[in-house]
Amino acid sequence: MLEKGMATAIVLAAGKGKRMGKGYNKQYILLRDKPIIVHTLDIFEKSQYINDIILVVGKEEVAFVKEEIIKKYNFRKISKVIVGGKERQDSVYEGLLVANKDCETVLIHDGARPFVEEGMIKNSIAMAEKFGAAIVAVPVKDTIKRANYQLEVIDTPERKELWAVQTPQTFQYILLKKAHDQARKEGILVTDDAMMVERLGHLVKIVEGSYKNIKITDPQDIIIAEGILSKEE
Ligand SMILES: Nc1ccn([C@@H]2O[C@H](COP(=O)(O)OP(=O)(O)OP(=O)(O)O)[C@@H](O)[C@H]2O)c(=O)n1
Ligand SMILES: C[C@](O)(CO)[C@H](O)COP(=O)(O)O
Repeated sequence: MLEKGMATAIVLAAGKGKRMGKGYNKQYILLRDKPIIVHTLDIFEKSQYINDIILVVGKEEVAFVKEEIIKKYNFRKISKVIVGGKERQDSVYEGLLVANKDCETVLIHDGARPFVEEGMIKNSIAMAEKFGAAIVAVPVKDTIKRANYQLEVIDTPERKELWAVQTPQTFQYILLKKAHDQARKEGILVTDDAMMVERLGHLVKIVEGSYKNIKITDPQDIIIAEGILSKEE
């Protein structure tokens, strides 16, 4: 039974933003008048399904974040600000290590996805409580080809079976921690958390996301994000 205010969100903001090319962490780029990470945190702060936020940031950013983000914008659900790791999955792991001991359901969310919606949070938690793992995704619109390094097409996967994966990715805490421990033992590098759970042979369910739930990765995405915000006005 989906209980309100009982899940922990681990919000990931410890990357370098290399593809954005600004020379600093893209989380602090202003969208309208607020840093990207503030837009993202606002959603979880206001969510009736989240009672604890763990914010994962860069090593040099902790003091700045505490003063210029948490205090300035009065985020009250952020229980911990911790330093991330080399890879995204290391940052997730650092968050898992400090999660509250009675945390049952944990959402992993990219701080660079400021357009996540309450409905995705609610549906992800409900699905993860029932099946153990749930990820937000949208059907692929383009035809996708698999190619080799010589850019020769290998095959064309069936488009109706393909989904573009987003975050939040939501799990029963024990399952995700077990998956991370196993991946670290094997030295496996992944691009999302669900991959580690799949490697355990555990079912992962898809929850419908939104094409607006973009990950702000390179300069073009800032233009798209500004467009999304202007439509919301
Ligand atoms: N070691 C890392 C790497 C990434 N992230 C976070 O994971 C999310 C998705 O990662 P990505 O979009 O790749 O961000 P960056 O790693 O900053 O981007 P780039 O690869 O261009 O440097 C981001 O919110 C990013 O801050 C993180 O917390 N810790
Ligand atoms: C987790 C993710 O957002 C799902 O699409 C994506 O894999 C993150 O990739 P990144 O290279 O760490 O941004």
